[in-house]
Amino acid sequence: MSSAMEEEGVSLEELKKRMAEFAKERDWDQFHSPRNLLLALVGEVGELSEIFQWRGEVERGLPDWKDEEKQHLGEELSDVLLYLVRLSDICGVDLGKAALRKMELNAIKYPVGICKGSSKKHTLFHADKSDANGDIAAVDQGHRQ
Ligand SMILES: Nc1ccn([C@H]2C[C@H](O)[C@@H](COP(=O)(O)OP(=O)(O)OP(=O)(O)O)O2)c(=O)n1
Repeated sequence: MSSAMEEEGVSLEELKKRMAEFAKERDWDQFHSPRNLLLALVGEVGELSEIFQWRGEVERGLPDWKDEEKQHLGEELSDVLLYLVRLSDICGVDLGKAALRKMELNAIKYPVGICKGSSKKHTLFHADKSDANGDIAAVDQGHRQ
């Protein structure tokens, strides 16, 4: 197995394989049930959140953070990713394909012409295609979900 530092652009497929090997070697398949993996994932999201907790808003790129802090952040982000990849695998979901499909759905739900420059949820948009400026004609109709 090559070192993580040597690899660039690792695929979800590769991470999936490595997580499967990691679990098999340790006889951990018995513990990697969907529910256990989901709880582990949520726990890691909590650890990730702790890094940002009480810091207020932070600048993009985290210019004021120490190297150790950024490394720690990378570790927690990785734990979340790895459990997500493993959970998807154990549930029989092709995460890459599912994510690409979801992005297509997102693009349909949030057309550039309607939502550019706005962070409103799609349920709040009321598209007015006759708007000559192409501006957002967002009518706040309240949440209808
Ligand atoms: N049953 C397990 C336990 C761990 N891991 C892997 C996936 C995660 O990337 C990492 C999680 O390990 P820990 O539970 O030790 O959590 P942390 O690495 O966050 O350590 P700590 O909780 O001490 O900060 O190890 C796994 O696949 N299956």
